[in-house]
Amino acid sequence: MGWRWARPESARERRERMNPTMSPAQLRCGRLFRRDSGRSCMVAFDRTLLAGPVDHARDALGVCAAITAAGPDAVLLSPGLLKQNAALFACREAPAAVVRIDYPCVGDFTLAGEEHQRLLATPEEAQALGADAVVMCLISGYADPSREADNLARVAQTARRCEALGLPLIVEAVVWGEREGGRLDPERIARVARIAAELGADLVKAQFTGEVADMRLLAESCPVPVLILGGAAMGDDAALARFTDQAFEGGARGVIFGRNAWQRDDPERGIRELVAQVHGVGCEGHGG
Ligand SMILES: O=C(CO)COP(=O)(O)O
Repeated sequence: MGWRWARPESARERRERMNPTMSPAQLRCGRLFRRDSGRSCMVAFDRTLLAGPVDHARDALGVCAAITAAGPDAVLLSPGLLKQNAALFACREAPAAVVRIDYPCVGDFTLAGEEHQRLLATPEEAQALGADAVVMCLISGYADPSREADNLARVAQTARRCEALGLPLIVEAVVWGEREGGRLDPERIARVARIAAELGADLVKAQFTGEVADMRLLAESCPVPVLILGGAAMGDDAALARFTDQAFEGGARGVIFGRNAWQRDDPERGIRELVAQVHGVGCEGHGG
């Protein structure tokens, strides 16, 4: 039974798949995407790094086990949680391990009102923990512009180190600084995503406004695949499914959802449903 595509392959996807000059980081990036759908379904369980044991996340190990059992393509987590849960990632069927290597203090996470970002691990250290890719933020709009300049430089330096290792770098490019009034301004979202790609991100994690046209602007103006973030739990699976579908209609290549994936009574079931939706299981022509 050969592979069949859930939808027609775009020229860009075909180019990416057939690219004979693919770099090692691109090769490893490709492993985060399913060939049949061309998409990636990642679950982010890194919020507790920033916010502590929030609702439905008290049992760190239990939630990690439920997430990995549900079969997403990758799980984003802190260096500590990967270290403590390495066994969950140690088989062929396991999701890829994506490690957050920064501590972004902006928006809800500011400590004493001060915005900053610190690195938690180098790409080499993350790789030594078993990371298949790393994530860090690029934040637009710090109250202190020098913090923004430092963040830009840190992303660029990290991108160069990741290239040397062949390790994919996912940049979470967001408009979350105090100086930016509009977190959901589509032009600003597209701008910071483009800058992340120009600095060397292999994939961009970005905020979706909910409007297909905004997603189109974001996806078309970003030269690397864009995955959307989830934000606060909607508590409404039909609304979440619509949000996700609209992002795909606008050109998103995947999701990295946190609370919308695991902040629920049965995270394993919820994530299984999300995985099925992202990959179009049940769609005509899926799976061969
Ligand atoms: O907090 C996150 C940072 O990766 C992602 O999780 P949420 O989707 O819950 O916002």
